[in-house]
Amino acid sequence: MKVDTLITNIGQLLTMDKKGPVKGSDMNDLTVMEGAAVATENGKIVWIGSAEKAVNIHADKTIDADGKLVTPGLVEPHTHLVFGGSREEEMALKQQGVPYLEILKQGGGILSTVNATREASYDDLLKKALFHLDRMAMHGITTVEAKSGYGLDKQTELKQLHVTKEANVKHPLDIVSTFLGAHAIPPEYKEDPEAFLGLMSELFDEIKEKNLAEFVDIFTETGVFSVEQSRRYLKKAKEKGFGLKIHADEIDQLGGTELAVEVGAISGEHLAVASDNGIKQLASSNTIGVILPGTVFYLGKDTYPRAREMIDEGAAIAVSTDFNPGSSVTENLQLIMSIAALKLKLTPTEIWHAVTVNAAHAIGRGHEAGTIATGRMGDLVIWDAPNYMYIPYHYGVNHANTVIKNGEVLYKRGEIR
Ligand SMILES: N=CN[C@@H](CCC(=O)O)C(=O)O
Ligand SMILES: [Zn+2]
Repeated sequence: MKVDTLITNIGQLLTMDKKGPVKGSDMNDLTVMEGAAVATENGKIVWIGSAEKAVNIHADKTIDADGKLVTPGLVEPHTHLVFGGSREEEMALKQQGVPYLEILKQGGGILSTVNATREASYDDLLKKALFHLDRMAMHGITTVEAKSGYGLDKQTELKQLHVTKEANVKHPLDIVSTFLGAHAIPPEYKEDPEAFLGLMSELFDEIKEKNLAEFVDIFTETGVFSVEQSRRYLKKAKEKGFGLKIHADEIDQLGGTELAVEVGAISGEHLAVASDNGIKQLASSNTIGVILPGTVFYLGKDTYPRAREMIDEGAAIAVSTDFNPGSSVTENLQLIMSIAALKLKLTPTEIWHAVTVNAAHAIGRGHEAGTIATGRMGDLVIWDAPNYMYIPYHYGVNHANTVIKNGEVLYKRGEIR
């Protein structure tokens, strides 16, 4: 057999190749291959077997994993990738105890990033997005979702979506785009949120036609959009053929989790204060809970999502950074894996499902990403770790040794001295 790339001498290989989304107790069931090898050809995985058998394979390039852990490339299912400026001055407000929604009410928070994004040039936004994508790649992410939502006017929302589309072409990472025009109410529409939602929904046709986003998302929250407004807006989006996502039950318990299930959203995201009923409904639905524990940590709160109960009830869960300039400023999904272990009490096995196969399903990429199997994208990470439990255990640093995207080395950890 002749292949482009062979990764051999793998200590532990996590294939994560269960049929997803993986729900409930199945999330805690893991097959680990020891002493394995994986081959790719034309960017796709073509062979998985033992390192012993791999000696018969002729590869243009052979990578010795040196007994390390190898997993699928991480899938990041919730980011606000494209934005102008930064908000470091908000940290002091948070320390003084000013709530996140109060900062927003006073025209700061999301709205301050809206001003910066409106002012930023297309080229500057693109350059910045590519920088953050590089950093995600260095941390082992190979597929990422990106939301708009810092324009809140037609022109700037489209600018963000076009930047996302070009970043997807320019950068090796795969980007899945989500239209989040309904992220906040801009000052111009403060008295008329309905009219603002009408304005954003006028973009649906153009976004579809130009293939600028696959999903439509809305922030269902106190002072932003109500459950009723969200329902109407999302139904319109569904009629236009978009998949649905909701920023649901992040700060106040409005019933966004139940709404996500009701409208058949692919994912309900945050769910930090989901009700008992919401958790039950989620568990018996096809909607995936995208859980963002880094946001709770970064906002200095202690209401962590009840992901443990969600899984125990039978739900499928994914975990994400929520990378954005306000509520979670990190590209490091490995750090979030540690927070998921420590604060959500998820097991390492559950966490690996949450950042690979389930995360891929939460963004409609379950057929190609998040799993090591023949025919899937050749997206793999060699970790500086002896086993899969090590990554959440050793927290706050980057363990990625080699990141392989479509069968090619995208990142290799540099040497010191
Ligand atoms: N909660 C709404 N949106 C983002 C935060 C955006 C921001 O603060 O800029 C989130 O998912 O946390
Ligand atoms: Zn978000």
